[in-house]
Amino acid sequence: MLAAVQKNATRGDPRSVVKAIDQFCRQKEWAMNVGDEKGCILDSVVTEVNPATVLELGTYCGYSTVRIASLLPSNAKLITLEFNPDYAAIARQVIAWAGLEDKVQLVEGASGDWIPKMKEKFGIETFDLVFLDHWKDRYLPDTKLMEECGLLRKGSILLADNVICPGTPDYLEYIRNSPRYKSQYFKSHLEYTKVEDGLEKSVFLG
Ligand SMILES: CNc1ncnc2c1ncn2[C@@H]1O[C@H](/C=C/CNC(=O)c2cc(-c3ccc(F)cc3)cc(O)c2O)[C@H](F)[C@H]1O
Ligand SMILES: [Mg+2]
Repeated sequence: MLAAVQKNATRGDPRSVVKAIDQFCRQKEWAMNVGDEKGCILDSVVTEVNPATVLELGTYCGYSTVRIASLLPSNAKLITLEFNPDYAAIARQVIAWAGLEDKVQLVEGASGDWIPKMKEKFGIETFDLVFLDHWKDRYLPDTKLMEECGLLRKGSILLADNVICPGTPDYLEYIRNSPRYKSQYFKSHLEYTKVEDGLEKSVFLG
């Protein structure tokens, strides 16, 4: 995938990096990037929220990191957490090829360890937008952890990938029944397939 980016994408051009990855995953080898169909929904939410602070859980190869960072205003900050060093190494190179290093802080480590340290380590008070795309059984515990750490403010947006496939049943049940969130489901398809999947957008009400 990285070779395809370095071969087919233009340095400093995030859209060409996204296109090169999508082409590779469609033609050569499927990979669990959010993909172009759900990616367009992600783009529209990022544009609407116009966040100053973004947290991404699960960088993987940096595809959604590049999509998000390419839409952020100049002073905005995207922190992305990835605990697999091999994926982190690839993602760093993908983000660099897109020319987005200044907007992205890739932290190599586990969400459970780093969410409680966001204030002291990065001077982050609250996140305007959180993109959840890591292990599906960690969406709920990490959301509760973000609440407990005071990282969500009235109006913070959570956007969760794969709420249908592979599915995040305990997260959906919690977020759709909690009086502290207003949720909306965006129906789409699993990346590079015709299988149903979707994104759940939830506003924290405080
Ligand atoms: C738990 N805390 C973590 N902290 C930091 N990095 C983490 C943490 N947990 C995982 N990571 C890191 O986040 C990534 C994990 C992504 C997981 N994603 C998926 O499983 C996933 C799966 C499918 C899928 C659908 C159908 C099918 F037939 C096969 C697969 C589709 C998708 O869009 C997905 O996102 C990375 F790998 C891991 O190191
Ligand atoms: Mg995903």
